[in-house]
Amino acid sequence: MALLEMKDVRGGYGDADILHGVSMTVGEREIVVIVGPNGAGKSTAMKSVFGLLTIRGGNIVFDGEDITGWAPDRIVQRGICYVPQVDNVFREMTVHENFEMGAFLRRGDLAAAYDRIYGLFPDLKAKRRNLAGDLSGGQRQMVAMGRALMLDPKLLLLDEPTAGLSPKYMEQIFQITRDVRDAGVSILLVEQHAKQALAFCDRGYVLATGANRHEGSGQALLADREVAEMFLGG
Ligand SMILES: Nc1ncnc2c1ncn2[C@@H]1O[C@H](COP(=O)(O)OP(=O)(O)OP(=O)(O)O)[C@@H](O)[C@H]1O
Repeated sequence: MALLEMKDVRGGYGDADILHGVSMTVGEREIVVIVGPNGAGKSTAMKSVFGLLTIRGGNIVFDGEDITGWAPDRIVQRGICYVPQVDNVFREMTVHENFEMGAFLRRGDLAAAYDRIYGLFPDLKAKRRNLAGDLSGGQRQMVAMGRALMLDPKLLLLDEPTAGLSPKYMEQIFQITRDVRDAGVSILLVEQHAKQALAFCDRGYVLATGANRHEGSGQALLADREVAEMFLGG
């Protein structure tokens, strides 16, 4: 059984539906990427998992439990964390304070959690007393991921984590995402850099106009002529 299963999800932000029947799964320790043209509903599909949408049809099952219609705070407690594309760090706080904020829901000894996070993001250990707002875009993205990981989620949702980053930082974020997966966390992410994202993910979905178009392993989607012509620029 998949960790996350969205079945025929329909809904939107207000009265109008943006998703017209989106289905996808994320398995244990799997990196799944959502790609597709601008306005396809990629971010909206991800937000539906985090309770940020009015869902008018279909359902979302996480770890054996139907979470359709749950509020985000309850979804976080259940084991899903979401990293939005923008405004995802407290810029006026240090790196370490950002991680402390991430841990606010957590009880007990946090030392092991900090060790784990600084182990995943060694670059940030040296910068732990720096203000997040003074870091590069790539490092801020790492702070945002680290803050979410302080809650020890089973599933991490990343909305365009490489947006605006140089190719070097994009590769670094992808590598860290793999490390996070290898540490036992499943990942669903939205990406604009479709070719690079399909090359690095385990599985992918191509969405268009709020519905599924293609799915398969990243390699299979890259090799698919229609996907290449319609969605990857030939
Ligand atoms: N908060 C919102 N309120 C109302 N409509 C929204 C909201 N966010 C997005 N939309 C609309 O939903 C549609 C899908 O947007 P979404 O951001 O999911 O697309 P996307 O595939 O992620 O595209 P992009 O790559 O451009 O971000 C668009 O028509 C957009 O205008």
